[in-house]
Amino acid sequence: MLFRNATLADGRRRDVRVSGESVAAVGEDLGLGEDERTVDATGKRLLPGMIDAHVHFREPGDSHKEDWTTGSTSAAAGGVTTVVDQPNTSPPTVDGAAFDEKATLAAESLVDFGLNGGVTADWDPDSLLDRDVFALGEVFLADSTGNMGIEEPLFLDALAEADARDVTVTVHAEDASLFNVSAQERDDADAWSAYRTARAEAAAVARACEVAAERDTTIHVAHTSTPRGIDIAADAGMTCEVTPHHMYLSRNDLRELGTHGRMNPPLRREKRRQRVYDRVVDGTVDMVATDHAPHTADEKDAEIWDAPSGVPGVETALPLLLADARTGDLTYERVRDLTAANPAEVFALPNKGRVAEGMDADLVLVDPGKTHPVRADRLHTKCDWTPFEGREAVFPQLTLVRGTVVYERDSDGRPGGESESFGDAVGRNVRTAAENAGDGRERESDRLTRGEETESIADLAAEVVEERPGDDGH
Ligand SMILES: NC(=O)N[C@@H](CC(=O)O)C(=O)O
Ligand SMILES: [Zn+2]
Ligand SMILES: [Zn+2]
Repeated sequence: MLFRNATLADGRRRDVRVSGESVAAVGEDLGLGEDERTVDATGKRLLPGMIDAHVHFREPGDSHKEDWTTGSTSAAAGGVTTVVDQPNTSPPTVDGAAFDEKATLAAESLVDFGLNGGVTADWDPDSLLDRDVFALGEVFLADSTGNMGIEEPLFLDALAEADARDVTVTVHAEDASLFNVSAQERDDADAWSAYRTARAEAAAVARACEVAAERDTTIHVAHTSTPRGIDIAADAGMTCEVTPHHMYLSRNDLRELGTHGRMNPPLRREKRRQRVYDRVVDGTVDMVATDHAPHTADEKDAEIWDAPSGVPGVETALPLLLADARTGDLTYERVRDLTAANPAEVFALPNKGRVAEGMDADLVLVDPGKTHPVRADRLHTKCDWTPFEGREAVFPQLTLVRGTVVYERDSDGRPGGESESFGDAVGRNVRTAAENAGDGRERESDRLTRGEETESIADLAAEVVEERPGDDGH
């Protein structure tokens, strides 16, 4: 496949050749090969697919909210080529058996994936870390969906286990002892934001960074929602992510969103939102991750203290950022760094995150000249609603995962319209895949633990992929 005359994130106009699973060449006037499909990319941007380091695809246990097929279809249509699934499923992903069960389900994924391991009083680090775990986390320092909140001693155990195996720890940092209990007397949607205070986040980020630094290790702070939380993490030499909802929504939006706008950490005041956005622009924030946390509209239609926490976002993140690149609020290079290059670096995915010769051909083609409003009924998540309804966004026209087209629509067709088609479930565990590719990256844990059992999970996943009925789209 040959993309002709594409504009890359840095503004260079180049032809890009894809061969097999990789980018074979990036150059000027690459000649057309025999039987090669050509895509005229004149006036279009060709970007590395987004690596979304934080999604909740809900399997096993809550597949009425999302499953690997709907979640990864939504990802593909949103230009996300790798997702990292979080462990608060049922059962929680806290031991080897639960990991294996999830790995089998994830073989239905259209996009590449990482599977995180969780930390609870019941976890079994030995069997869990014997598997191809992407990272430990999100470690819940306060309760969120799934009630997996833990106390500090267990967090310290997790840091030690992860350090010994050279695995990253990601942290949901809120300190429940600093929640504002007087807000519990209110019953409006804004009460959730008043309750889970900005201070509770800042304090938990500070403490988590402090204990990590004392142990000479690093953590990645999930979904920082406050300027202070971001600055503390950055100053401590740790990495952090920001969600699209904390970039684009504030407490002002709760009047319209109502209880649908409840999530952890919650929406903040407009002033804080702006200062969070500034830190995304200036590079203090390492990456955008969606915390895609689907719950059905029915479930969200409850009293504020009963509604589940979380909002969907995997399909709208890159399109919303690209709308900002179009207007100049963000540069395309920043978008590339936030969505691809930085997550690839932070989480050690050496073959992903950039459009360059030899890299995985995880690619997204977009026409910056065409925006479409976000509409819930055009999205592919099972939860059927979005907090970004009506916002203008730049949706992908073509998404490739390691050289395979997983999403495509006519340049004149609209997102969610007739001309859309989807590819097969080609997704692979990125930890397993990197090792199979023999790229020389060897983690400590590989030498210690790779054995027959892990091998057989990979084989099983490959078999399930092969067994899927033809490529009849979606
Ligand atoms: N963010 C949320 O409000 N909810 C997430 C859990 C989490 O990330 O804390 C969920 O799984 O629903
Ligand atoms: Zn969380
Ligand atoms: Zn989460």
